[in-house]
Amino acid sequence: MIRTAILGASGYVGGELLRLIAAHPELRATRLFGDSKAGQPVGKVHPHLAGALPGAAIERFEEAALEDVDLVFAALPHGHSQRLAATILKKDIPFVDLGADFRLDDSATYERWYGHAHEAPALLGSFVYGIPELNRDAIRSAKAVAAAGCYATAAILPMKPLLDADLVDPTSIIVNAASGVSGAGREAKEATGFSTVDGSFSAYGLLNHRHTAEMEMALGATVLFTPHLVPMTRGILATCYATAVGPCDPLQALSNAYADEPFVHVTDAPPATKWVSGSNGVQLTARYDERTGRLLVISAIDNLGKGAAGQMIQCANLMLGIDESAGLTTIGVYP
Ligand SMILES: NC(=O)C1=CN([C@@H]2O[C@H](COP(=O)(O)OP(=O)(O)OC[C@H]3O[C@@H](n4cnc5c(N)ncnc54)[C@H](OP(=O)(O)O)[C@@H]3O)[C@@H](O)[C@H]2O)C=CC1
Ligand SMILES: CC(=O)N[C@@H](CCC(=O)OP(=O)(O)O)C(=O)O
Repeated sequence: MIRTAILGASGYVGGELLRLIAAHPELRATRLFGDSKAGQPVGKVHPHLAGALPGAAIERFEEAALEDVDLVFAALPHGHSQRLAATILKKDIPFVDLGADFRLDDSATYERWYGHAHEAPALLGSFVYGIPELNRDAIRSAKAVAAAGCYATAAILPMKPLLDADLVDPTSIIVNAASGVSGAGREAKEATGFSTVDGSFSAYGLLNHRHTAEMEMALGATVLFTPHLVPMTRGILATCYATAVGPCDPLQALSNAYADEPFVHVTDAPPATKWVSGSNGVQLTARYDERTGRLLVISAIDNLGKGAAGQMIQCANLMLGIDESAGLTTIGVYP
């Protein structure tokens, strides 16, 4: 049994981690930390988990709790991991962080996109960027992983093999992605409230969404990214465009690149978010458009699955040397 602590256990990602860990053959969620919900039973904070974790409660974090765990997951609001990472790393406990705090590889880029100085720049180099399909071996030997952002995952997975195969101009990438509202977290906000999103479809973060930096870092390309909010609970659909270097077969290129990947499915049909809902799956398609000389590439993920908790568990499995797919599925909840 591998004992895990979850920082942010009372949030949406924390709840999804708990749901996945409940069905995991080796991981156990032994310490669950939150903030405003500290002291509350899990069954009250996450009623869908009442049967899975009877008697468990959300606690307030204290360093001494780290003595009892074999791995730490953090799904905290942006900025918190910068203050906690040194404590966790000092104890030499494997750490999978989902915040954006340690995803970028240099503090100047961080400051440019996040608008403030990084509080622990010396630790940036201690974290490996967490997308197993990109850097599985580095994750396997890492002590700390910064799991990728949800939009970034949805854009990087379809575009990376096409860039690596020199099929597209790296200065021409456009990513339009639409997310369900759970991507914004559990706290009620007007921007994601029912009456704001119901019956509406909107863009936000024009020219400055922070996931642009992650996409550019991982792809080694220039990206124009526009996120959108769509009235659904889970899912991200990313529609990406790039100028083709010449006529090519991007669907075949993606099929070749991901032939051995357990969670990536390349399909001729345009994928839908519902196909991957509740799973760690990624569904991709692509076309070369002879008329415009561009590639059209589409990906669907669950923002809470492959975009968050699923990816964290996939990374943890690798770090722990256990089956990478343990506790994870590509089977979506449909319809
Ligand atoms: N939602 C998504 O799809 C994705 C989210 N992420 C990132 O993951 C992280 C978590 O997201 P999400 O679960 O959606 O967010 P939520 O707002 O749903 O949850 C936030 C969690 O952090 C806890 N928390 C808040 N403030 C503090 C504090 N001062 N000290 C300790 N704990 C605190 C909350 O505790 P409490 O509720 O008890 O106050 C809660 O458990 C964020 O960084 C987010 O950007 C990344 C990819 C996808
Ligand atoms: C719909 C929605 O609001 N989505 C969030 C997704 C970003 C996120 O989760 O942030 P990190 O992955 O960088 O932590 C947003 O655009 O801010």
